[in-house]
Parts: sequence; structure tokens; C-alpha cells
Amino acid sequence: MVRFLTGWLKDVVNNAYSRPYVHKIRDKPVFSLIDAIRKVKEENKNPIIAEYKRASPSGFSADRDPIEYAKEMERSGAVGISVLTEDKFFSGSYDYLFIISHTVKIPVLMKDFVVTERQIDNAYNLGADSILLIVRILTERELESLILYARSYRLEPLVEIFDENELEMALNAGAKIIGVNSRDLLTFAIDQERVKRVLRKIPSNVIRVAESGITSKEQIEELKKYGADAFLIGSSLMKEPSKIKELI
Ligand SMILES: O=P(O)(O)OC[C@@H](O)[C@@H](O)c1c[nH]c2ccccc12
Repeated sequence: MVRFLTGWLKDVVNNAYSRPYVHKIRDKPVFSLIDAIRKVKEENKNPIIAEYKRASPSGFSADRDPIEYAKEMERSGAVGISVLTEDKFFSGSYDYLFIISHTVKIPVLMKDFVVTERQIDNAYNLGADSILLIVRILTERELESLILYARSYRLEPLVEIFDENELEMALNAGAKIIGVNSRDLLTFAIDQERVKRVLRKIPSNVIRVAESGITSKEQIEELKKYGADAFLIGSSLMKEPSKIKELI
């Protein structure tokens, strides 16, 4: 059983349980997101995971060709691409994941509300190199077992947390790459101060990702002071893809 959920989070998780199994056979290698982040850092560039997101329940919407977008992000030096596959609230699809993972040669992350092993089977078969696991919607046991299940495919999951309690859960479950979301999933409010506070509590052997609400180079430089190794950016790049050059 998942934790007690309310509002749209309850609906999005219910929907996740009934996602179909995708009949595809993976035909590409797995690229490590962690290795890619380390490499970009060594080159003294900012590791940016660019997100392909067409809509979100917070009101965002953008129409952009997935192939053009992914190619431009790769050409500009993005460390990876995150692709929304959630269909009901984010207008994502498994097709976008398949197209993008077969267009670029950088790691691709499946961004969804993962609660079942079948969703991880789909991620692997469609060509993803990592998946997101959101601590807020999982029990400790589910988190642990989904991490191990993803690893059985050599997909190292990005574990998303909100606060110190969730950080403890992520660390107990053995997460190697943790993302702190500045956006509260229920209220959509952005809080970068919370992100800074939580980031500095993450041990430095874990890869630390700052997620959401990032629009400027100054913000990135500030987040780096608190230990951020990488940055997950959606809305501002979907609106203006060329902006990635100044952020890197
Ligand atoms: O568009 P932004 O503010 O740059 O945020 C990107 C990403 O962090 C955000 O889409 C996100 C973070 N965690 C999520 C969980 C589910 C869906 C979406 C998300």
C-alpha cells in the first residue's frame, strides 16, 4: 500500500497502477547518468538535465518537437534528458521516451510517478537509462524494492525528496543519486531555501540534484555553494531552449 495521498497526487498514482505493459525489446546500451554528471563536472561545466515536459498540473504548457528539442539539448552539452511519460496530468507519453532515447546518445531519464515494477520494465524496454522514484508517493519498503528492481536492469534511479525526513528514507534505502525538488507536489509552491537547507545535509558521496524552478545562471551558482552537483530544468528550457548555453 502506498502512503496516504490526497488531491491530484492520489489520482496520478491510481492512474500509474493501470499503465499498460509496452511490448518492446531494448536495443541500446545503458548510459550511466552518474558517470555523465561526474564527467561534465570535471570539465568545469554545469551538469544540466534538460526536461521534455509539455504540460504540468501547475498550469505550465509548451508545444515543442521532441526530436528537435532533444537534439538541441545534446548539441549544447546537456548531461542528460528527462522525459515526462505521465499522460494524464503532464501530457507525456511512452512514445516521447522511445523517440528521444533513440535520438540522443546521452543518458535519458523516465520521469513518471513510478509505483510498479511494470513501469520500470517499460522504462528499460523503451530505452531509458534512469528513472525517477518519488519518495512522497512510496512506502520505505516500496522505495527499497523499486530501487533494487531498477538496478537489476542497471538503471540507477534518481530518488526525489522534499525534506529531511524523506532524505533519511532515501539514504536508508541506499540511493546513490538524490534530487531535492523545490516544488511542493501538492501546493506547487517553489521554495529554494528549503532546497539549500536539505542539499547541504546530503553526504558528498551521493550525487545531489537540484530540481525545479531554475531559470538563471546565478541560481545555479548559488545552489552549487550548497553542494548541488547537477540541475534538473524543465519549464524555462521548454520555453526557450537556447537558454541552455548560458546556463552550462
Ligand atoms: O519545470 P521546472 O520547474 O524546471 O521543473 C523540472 C522538474 O524538476 C519538474 O518537472 C519535476 C520535479 N519532480 C517532478 C515529479 C513529477 C513530475 C515533474 C517533476
